[in-house]
Amino acid sequence: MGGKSTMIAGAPPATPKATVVADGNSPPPTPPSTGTVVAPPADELASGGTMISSGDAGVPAVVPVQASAPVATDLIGQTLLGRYKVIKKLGEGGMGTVYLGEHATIGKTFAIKVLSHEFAHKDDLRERFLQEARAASMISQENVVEITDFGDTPNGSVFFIMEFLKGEDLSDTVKDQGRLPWARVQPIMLQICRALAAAHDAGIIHRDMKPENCYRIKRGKNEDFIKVLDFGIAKVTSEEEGEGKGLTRTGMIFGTPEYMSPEQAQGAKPDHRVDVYAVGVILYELLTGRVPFTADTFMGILTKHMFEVPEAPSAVVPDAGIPPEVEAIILKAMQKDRELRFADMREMAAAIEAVGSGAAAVGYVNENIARPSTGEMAFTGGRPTPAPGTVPPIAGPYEEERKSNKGIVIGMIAAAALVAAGVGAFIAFGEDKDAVATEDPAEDPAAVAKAPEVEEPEVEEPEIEEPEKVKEIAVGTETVNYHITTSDPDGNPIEASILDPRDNGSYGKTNTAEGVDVEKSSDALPLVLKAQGFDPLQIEIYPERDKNFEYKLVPTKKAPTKKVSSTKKKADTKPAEKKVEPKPQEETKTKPPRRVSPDLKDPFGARGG
Ligand SMILES: Nc1ncnc2c1ncn2[C@@H]1O[C@H](COP(=O)(O)OP(=O)(O)OP(=O)(O)O)[C@@H](O)[C@H]1O
Repeated sequence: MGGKSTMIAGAPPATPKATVVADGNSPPPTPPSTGTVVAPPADELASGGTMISSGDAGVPAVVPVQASAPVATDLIGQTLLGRYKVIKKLGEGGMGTVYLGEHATIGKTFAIKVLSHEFAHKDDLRERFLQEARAASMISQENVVEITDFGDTPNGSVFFIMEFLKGEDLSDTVKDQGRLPWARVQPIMLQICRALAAAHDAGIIHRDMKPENCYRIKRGKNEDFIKVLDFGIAKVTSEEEGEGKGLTRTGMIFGTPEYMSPEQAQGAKPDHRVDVYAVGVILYELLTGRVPFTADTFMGILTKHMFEVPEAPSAVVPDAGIPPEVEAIILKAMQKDRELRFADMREMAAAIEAVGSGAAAVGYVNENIARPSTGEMAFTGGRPTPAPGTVPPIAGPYEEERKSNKGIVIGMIAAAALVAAGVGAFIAFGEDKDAVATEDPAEDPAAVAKAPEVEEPEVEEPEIEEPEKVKEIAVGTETVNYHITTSDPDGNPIEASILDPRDNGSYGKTNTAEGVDVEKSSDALPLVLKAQGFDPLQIEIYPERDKNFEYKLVPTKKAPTKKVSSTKKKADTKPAEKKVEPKPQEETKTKPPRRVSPDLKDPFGARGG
């Protein structure tokens, strides 16, 4: 829809914003600057993070693949399944063509999405296509496009039948009308939240939420009735528990860069909070008229999602009168650490609904991002810079990329490897997180920290060394091995303890030959690197495979005498953020019974129930 469409292997991008699918078998194409990305599992790209420096020599057989325009095997005039007459073409996406259809008996119009014939013989793409139908049909909610049937075309492809939507997508709305006022955006966003809440209830994560996938139709007097569609890369959680089973595996990168959460960009196991993030981006875009992060390349955008804090919407459009509570909602939804986002769509909907009711703004955390360094990559200041002789994580300007497809592949790999190596996603917490916008200064560590200092006699604060307890890993637990190297800013090795901040257990020390073992998991593991005389460094990693890391520790600033403020102390010992949420005003509506037109067979009866 709009300017962004799915693209599969083979040809130049049709639009500046398009889906890219990586399958590992095709030659590297020139990717569009933006669009949906499906990239390979991290471990197919690199192991141990070495791929970053492999440059042009070590390009693995995994490349982004693009779509050609679907083959126009004309179905117009034909009748599918003996009842759906194909009337005319409505549009084309990366996976196939959408036609207007009419039911032969009842005369009702439908949209028919047909998988492009060139992909029809590829089992995985065929299955992915049908998954869109299956996933959407499992969700019974008025704001989710209704899918009612599917079948084979006479020429061996597949199609599904969905309700015909007369309207336009939200991307076109913003293109035509510019940014929208909050009063109009609020009900639109509530509908999107409700659609996704229902999807999540059904165990489906959309993963590609963007304005293009929110269709605006007229229903009664409501000109802004929303239908969420395009569950083409949705993840059906219950189906894909097993590694390698189903259509997606942990480590695959799915989504459209402009709307992609940091964990999605890393190829980490997604959960419903990737949709929370994307909805935050959509809200940002509807109100400001632009997405928070743009760049000339996929990787430029993804890197910003991982490392940059979005510019406050009120700073982007100061004259738009965006309520501070709305800004807080956007920034909370877009927290890089998913734990800090709204827990689910209902919570987000409640906050959206509460705007203007006098409820206080939601709390969010100003995340300062600590970029790690590795043998291959050193990060300085605000932007990553490659170590000498290595490939930069962000490919150069688009024109530069166009000169060499390989460069793009490497850029892609570098970033995915960045991710694979766990390099790309280190988010420092603790002192770097200043809670803002919480309603109660007494409960708000940041507010407390900013409170006027109480003058007290200056005292030297003694450093208390707590004995470390060894982290116990149960016998039989699968582990991965980390070699973590720490040094001071001049590169001198500094030994640090590797601690789990949740229980202060110690995994061991940095700079050892044997490294440390941590429990293997696809979930984020917080760690603190602590050395005397240096600021503790909090990081978050995804312990999915053995990896090597390097960090520079920052010496603790030593004031000649330390002023201890009771209020400041309180701030330091409290968690970074105290969530203060408005009370939900109204629970998201309960699911209506599943809708299947009585005259049509229910193709997914067994699943949809
Ligand atoms: N249910 C529908 N009713 C009316 N028109 C539709 C419907 N679904 C899709 N279309 C039209 O068909 C076009 C192609 O849709 P499709 O979902 O295949 O591609 P897309 O969303 O543009 O791209 P991609 O699938 O690559 O993300 C859309 O741009 C839209 O104009």
